[in-house]
Amino acid sequence: MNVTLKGIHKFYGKVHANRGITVTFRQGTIHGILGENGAGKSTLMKILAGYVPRSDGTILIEGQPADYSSPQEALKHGIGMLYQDPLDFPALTALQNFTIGQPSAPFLSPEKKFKKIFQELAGHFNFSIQPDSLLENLSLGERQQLEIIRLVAAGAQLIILDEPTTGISVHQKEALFSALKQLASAGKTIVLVSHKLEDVMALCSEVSVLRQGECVGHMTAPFDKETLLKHMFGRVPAPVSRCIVEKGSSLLWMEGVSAVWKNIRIRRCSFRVKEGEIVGIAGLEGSGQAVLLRTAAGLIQPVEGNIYWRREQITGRERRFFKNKGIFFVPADRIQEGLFPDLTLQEHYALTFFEESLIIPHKGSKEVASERVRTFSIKGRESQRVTELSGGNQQRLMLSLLPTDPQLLLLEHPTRGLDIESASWLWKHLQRLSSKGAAIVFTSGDLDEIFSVAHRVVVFFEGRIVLDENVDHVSVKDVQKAMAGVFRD
Ligand SMILES: Nc1ncnc2c1ncn2[C@@H]1O[C@H](COP(=O)(O)OP(=O)(O)OP(=O)(O)O)[C@@H](O)[C@H]1O
Repeated sequence: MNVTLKGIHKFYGKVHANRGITVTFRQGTIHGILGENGAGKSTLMKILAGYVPRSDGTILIEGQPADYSSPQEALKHGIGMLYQDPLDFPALTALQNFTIGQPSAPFLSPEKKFKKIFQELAGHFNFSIQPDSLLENLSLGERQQLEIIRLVAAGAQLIILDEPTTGISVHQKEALFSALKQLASAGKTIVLVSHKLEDVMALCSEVSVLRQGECVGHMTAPFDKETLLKHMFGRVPAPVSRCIVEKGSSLLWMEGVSAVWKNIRIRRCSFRVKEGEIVGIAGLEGSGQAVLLRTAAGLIQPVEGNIYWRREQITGRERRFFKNKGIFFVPADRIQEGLFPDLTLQEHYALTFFEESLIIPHKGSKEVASERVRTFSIKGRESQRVTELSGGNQQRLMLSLLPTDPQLLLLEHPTRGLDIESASWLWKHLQRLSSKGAAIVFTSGDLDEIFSVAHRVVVFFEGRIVLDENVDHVSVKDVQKAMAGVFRD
């Protein structure tokens, strides 16, 4: 299906998010949309998907104007979208979510029929999802897989993916890429919004770059990374490099810890982090990284083993105790776990930095809010609700809620959704905290990120720590092997 967006404008109140954008998506191609945080990419895609109305402009399908005003109607026109945070129903099973919105399929209609289609499609794309799993137990990557097969089964001819590779495992990314290539060669049109130039360069045959709501360039493959960066930012952002920090004394020590969260178990894990250290955690999604971070944050209790903080035994203490020690956690899933979607930025700062009470303590929060919004370059006003921020700016908000003097930061995919320049800004910020003695432990699906900023790399495989080394003593290949369960002597 060939689709053209012509002269698209979008105003959110005074914000002019799309300023007359024209772009054509051709049948059988994968078309990349690039741009810095807040450039207007998601807005344009949501307009195409019928999720938000445009203020002006035309959508042409095979040259004919198409009018639709909801995602359901867009899907009837063959256009489906997979969102950064999939819009699914956590309390239902994967199969129940799959059946929702299928043509001629009332909810919970002949289960067998849909189970068969589900299994065939999942098998066709080599996806790991199971129909009877509860959605709330699925990883982000698995929820994406579910959404892709749901859209394909519902007859989508053009599929939009907004930042699909952040927060998913290397293995899931490979499965996703192969599925997208299969879909394009079967004649579907794929539109990929991404901050990862490597992904765009590996997959796309055409690219359009947005900046401040305008389309500033169209390019065709082969792409040159520097030219893409210059189009996105006006210059090539400087890469981050590892900082050298004098390692201090031991902060957190987990000794033989076993714990379970969302059906994922860690078994007898021993892990130590010192003042000023930056530790990157790698592993296939669901291998235990998420459990380790939440256990270290006091959000879940170990079923065996002990946790020490500066030699004090703190096993079994409640989260507040960990918080008072200066231990903070940032989850990957900002909407479900990290933020309150319907609260404003100012309300988030009020809840974070002021006296805990039954009502939101507004007093004084306005000053904190404007200072944080400025420092973290959040594109948004203090009075805006979280849902009104772009994905990258939601990520900045979550990070701006951390205190200025933490002792230990536990971060799940901290650069998720950030553009290259913002990611490098964030790492410089975290490195400043580490130079003041804070320890940073983070998960990442991007081994290049781990190798460029971490001092140590820890690898999880099936709930166990199978590698824990100084990054200078291992190669990317060693880490990849460990992630796949191939251990060194
Ligand atoms: N529902 C909304 N209400 C008000 N303003 C909004 C809303 N959604 C987006 N915006 C604003 O529109 C602008 C463009 O946002 P958009 O989400 O399209 O950017 P983006 O390029 O997708 O960014 P990112 O890379 O961070 O996801 C931003 O200034 C954002 O704050």
